[in-house]
Amino acid sequence: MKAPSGGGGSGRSQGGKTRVLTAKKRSNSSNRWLQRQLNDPYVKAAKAAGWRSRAAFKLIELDERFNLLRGVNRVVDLGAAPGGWCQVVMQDRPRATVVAIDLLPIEPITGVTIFQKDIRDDDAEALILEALGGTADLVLSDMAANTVGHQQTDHIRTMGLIELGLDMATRLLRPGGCFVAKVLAGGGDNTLTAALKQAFATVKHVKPPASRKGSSEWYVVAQGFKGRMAEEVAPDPAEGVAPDPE
Ligand SMILES: C[S@@+](CC[C@H](N)C(=O)[O-])C[C@H]1O[C@@H](n2cnc3c(N)ncnc32)[C@H](O)[C@@H]1O
Repeated sequence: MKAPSGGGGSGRSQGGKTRVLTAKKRSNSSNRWLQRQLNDPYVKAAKAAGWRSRAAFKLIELDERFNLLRGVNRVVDLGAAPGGWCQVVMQDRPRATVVAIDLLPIEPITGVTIFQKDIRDDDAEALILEALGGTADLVLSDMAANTVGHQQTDHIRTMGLIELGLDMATRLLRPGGCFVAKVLAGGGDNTLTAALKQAFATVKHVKPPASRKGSSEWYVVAQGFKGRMAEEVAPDPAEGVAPDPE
């Protein structure tokens, strides 16, 4: 799972200045994270159920509400480590083709093609498409940027990843397909929502119960992909050229 906020790195940017966290502050922050993990019923339930992450419950809850997994055959999971969402998909749709990508390694999951890669890598999209063997019914993105402890910077970085995820989804999805992504409350949301509404028939913002109350994390569920916009499709070179007079 994502590192606890404030738990990593010795230096962090604050209002343009860099301050170095003392070992004591770092350890307090890790202790708070550990305490929260120990008290979190979702962490205990995930362990008991064999899910690799408590995040698995977020997808289960979203699926209960939106029937995301019904009938899906091809699924892409962007930012998939340690693999909780992939497990949920495979349990529900054992014959589905699932392609997972993450910067971090993911222990093998039967039926899931895993790429340890940055989604920004030039070859990422082609590799996903090839492994998928066709367009996707569902693109999931639980990606979150590594936090640096500066709220605005963290927000911008994660929103950048979400936009990349959406951009990729519009090329991977079949018409009618669905995109689910973690988003953060705050500035920049309107632009994203507008782009989503342009590309999908319905767009809902939801906070599943498993999402921590204090976090700014929400999820968008965008259903009914309208297909690639005409202007995005490469122009036909023959178009506009007058036919040769016979
Ligand atoms: C919250 S975790 C995903 C948890 C996952 N849904 C699960 O159920 O186990 C977010 C993941 O996004 C990944 N990530 C962040 N930036 C990425 C990038 N540029 N390319 C690929 N993965 C990325 C992180 O490495 C991290 O593992």
